[in-house]
Amino acid sequence: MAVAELTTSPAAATYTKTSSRLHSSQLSLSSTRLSVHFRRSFRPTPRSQNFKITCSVNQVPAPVAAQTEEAKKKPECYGVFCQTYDLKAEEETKTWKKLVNIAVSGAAGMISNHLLFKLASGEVFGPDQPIALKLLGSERSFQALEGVAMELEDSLYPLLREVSIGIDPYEVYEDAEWALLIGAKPRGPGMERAGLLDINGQIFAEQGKALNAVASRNVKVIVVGNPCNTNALICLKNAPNIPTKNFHALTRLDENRAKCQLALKAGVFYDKVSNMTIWGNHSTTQVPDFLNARINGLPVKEVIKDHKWLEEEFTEKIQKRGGVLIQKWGRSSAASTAVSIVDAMKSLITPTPEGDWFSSGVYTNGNPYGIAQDIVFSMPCRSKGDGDYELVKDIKFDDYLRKRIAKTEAELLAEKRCVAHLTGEGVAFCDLPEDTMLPGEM
Ligand SMILES: NC(=O)C1=CN([C@@H]2O[C@H](COP(=O)(O)OP(=O)(O)OC[C@H]3O[C@@H](n4cnc5c(N)ncnc54)[C@H](OP(=O)(O)O)[C@@H]3O)[C@@H](O)[C@H]2O)C=CC1
Ligand SMILES: O=C([O-])CC(=O)C(=O)O
Repeated sequence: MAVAELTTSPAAATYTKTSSRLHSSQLSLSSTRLSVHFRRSFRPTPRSQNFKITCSVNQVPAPVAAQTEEAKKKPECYGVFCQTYDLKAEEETKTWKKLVNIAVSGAAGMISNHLLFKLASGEVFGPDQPIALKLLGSERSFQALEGVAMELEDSLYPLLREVSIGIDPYEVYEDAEWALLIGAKPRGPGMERAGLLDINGQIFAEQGKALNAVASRNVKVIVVGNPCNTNALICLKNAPNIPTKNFHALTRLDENRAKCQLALKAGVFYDKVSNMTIWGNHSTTQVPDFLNARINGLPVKEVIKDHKWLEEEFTEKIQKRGGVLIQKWGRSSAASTAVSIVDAMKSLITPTPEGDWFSSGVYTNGNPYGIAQDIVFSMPCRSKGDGDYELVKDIKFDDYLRKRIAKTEAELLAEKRCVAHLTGEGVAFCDLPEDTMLPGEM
């Protein structure tokens, strides 16, 4: 893929074109004491339909004005990114960090339309962390993806240093340090869940292979596209060179929904609810755990005395919240899902507050709860803020919780059998329980 790049030198910054790819680690602006000139340029390459806005650094001096004129002649040069800016940002450049590369699939979809702007604003990585967005679409969504890139342009985010869009995951995921896998085919009328598992499973097998081939060896992967637990399992099975611990299925939206409903019932603000685990599948069998959750530091059952409500109404409300929202809105949760993706990322890069935890769908091998090995199951996690997590050990169980966990576990084991052909485990055999549904399918 041809790359338009920005260079800085002791005298000036300029525009060059290179056929070899530069790594973002070349953005080592802290070492230069000179003013920095930016050019960001859209350069669609017809062959791959990938193009990239980029800035990076090398030591080749060149006259800025002449290069600007030359760049303006290039037909693929796009809008504001054809300009050169003299930021004179000497002090700021001393503290700029190395770019973080974030890949997003389904980037022209509804969730991404919220998420990308949050990422670019610094909401996840902070106000001193520049980022690169690598957006994956498809032939059908390519124009919409250009529209997304235009809106990113118009937002003038100072932290957004690169935007590349493309339809080939092997190009878009190159060097990705985070992969937010949102793109998935929605279940259409009359489509069997087995069919959905197969179609989306194939998408996620391909995503796994591409990540395995070109992403950072320590890429953190958050699978959002449904059915996200089994898609995450397929993805990790197809990416043997990436640690299984790096794969997550998003259940943070369910956690947030559960916190909100407990707060509402207890008459407290939702920041008073902690230790909220969602167990299992992101489906209507998921288990919002009110046994271990706390309100104002107290066990939920001591604050909410209506235990029948907890076992029946509360649990069902969380399991089916997505579906009720679809009935109201006519489309599935997008803004709150984007918020929950931000929460999930922040939970991995920020130390978890003492005594608390968060939920994430993670690989079960080695779990201390007796849950079946080799599936992706939502469980309570803590992080030191290094991108990694540990499972929480001091968890209570009772018969109710065990029984519910067994149900969601059985569902995930059945889903796994349906996709055996995509995980390298032989011939698929699909015997899903009848009531298996996504939260939005009720
Ligand atoms: N885990 C969770 O908590 C939640 C998960 N979700 C799931 O997130 C996913 C995305 O939701 P949302 O953004 O609202 O959906 P949209 O339909 O708005 O966007 C999804 C994107 O997926 C891509 N897509 C559609 N069909 C295919 C296909 N056959 N192959 C590859 N990609 C496809 C499309 O992009 P393109 O045309 O570029 O391929 C589309 O832009 C869904 O699976 C949804 O169920 C939603 C809410 C919560
Ligand atoms: O079913 C869907 O697509 C929506 C979904 O996951 C949710 O709202 O939790």
